Amino acid sequence: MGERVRIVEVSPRDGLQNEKQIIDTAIKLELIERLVAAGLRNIEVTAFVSPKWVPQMADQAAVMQGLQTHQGVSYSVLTPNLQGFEAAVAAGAKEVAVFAAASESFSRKNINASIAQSLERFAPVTEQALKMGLKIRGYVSCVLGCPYEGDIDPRRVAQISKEMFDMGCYEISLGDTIGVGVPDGVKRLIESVGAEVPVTALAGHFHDTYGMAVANVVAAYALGIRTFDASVAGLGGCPYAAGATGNVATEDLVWLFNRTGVETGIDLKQLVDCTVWISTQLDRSPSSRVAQAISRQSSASRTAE
Ligand SMILES: CC(C)(COP(=O)([O-])OP(=O)([O-])OC[C@H]1O[C@@H](n2cnc3c(N)ncnc32)[C@H](O)[C@@H]1OP(=O)([O-])[O-])[C@@H](O)C(=O)NCCC(=O)NCCSC(=O)C[C@@](C)(O)CC(=O)[O-]
Repeated sequence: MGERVRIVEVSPRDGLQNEKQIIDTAIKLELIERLVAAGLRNIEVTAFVSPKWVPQMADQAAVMQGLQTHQGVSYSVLTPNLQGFEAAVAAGAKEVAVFAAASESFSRKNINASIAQSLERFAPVTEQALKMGLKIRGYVSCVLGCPYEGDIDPRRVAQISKEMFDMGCYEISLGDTIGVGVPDGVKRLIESVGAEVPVTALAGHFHDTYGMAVANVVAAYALGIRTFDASVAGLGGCPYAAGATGNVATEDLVWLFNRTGVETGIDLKQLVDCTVWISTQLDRSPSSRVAQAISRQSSASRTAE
């Protein structure tokens, strides 16, 4: 069998959390259905965080209630503490993700806790999750730079990743929250974290602020990473990371891997239809280059017919 990557679609959560206009739950649910139809099998659907901190995620229970079951599709949710975890479980979550940062300043701004306090909060969450047979994923943010502290030492990222992995997270997603990374830094990061956590248990989560996300995915792939987070239409950004823009667009990754002969399981045409649809719902044009190119091609062939 050829090479394969796993794409974790984060648009319903990371993609939408920074939108100023509150988006109807029905649109979020339709987005999820369209993603499933395009072939996405791992989708982060919402966050059980405080609605005062992230108003866009206030309909988390309604999103969970409206989800449709599909064989082989796994929905996950973000949770910062036991309170969020318990609400997620009550809403039927089968996979949760806890999120730490490699920067003290970002940790305080994002979850009002130091890194050490956040890890203390995650310990009972991971313990409960494992006891209940739920999957638990870990994020580390600001792995290649912080909006408040600048450069981040990869050894710091490695140490936090190891703590979360040892706690029981099956995978650690390394977040370039503000998209300042370049391939050289990605290489040093993965070498450093890979010395503490198996590379097979790492995922890349690259924001595309400076247009480097695809290059960073290529660098991470070369070092053995086979799971990447992405967001259709390149939606996204963190309300507590000044200047952060969207995730790498899912369609950019599918184009890249299709052309490299690496299987994603995703239908690019249907995915681009989903990009155009969600962009229309958000009253903007698709921003990813792949969506623009494929949309241009489709309208040119319609004109030629
Ligand atoms: C962690 C807290 C809650 C601390 O916030 P806090 O104010 O310190 O919380 P607290 O424990 O003092 O409680 C204050 C109030 O919040 C409530 N509360 C407490 N916990 C919860 C909860 N789970 N769900 C709902 N409500 C909650 C609690 O009930 C209480 O309500 P009140 O009595 O005032 O009415 C807050 O800072 C928070 O919700 N932060 C979330 C921020 C966030 O979602 N950021 C974006 C996601 S991270 C990200 O995007 C990066 C990532 C993952 O994508 C990777 C990357 O790109 O790097």
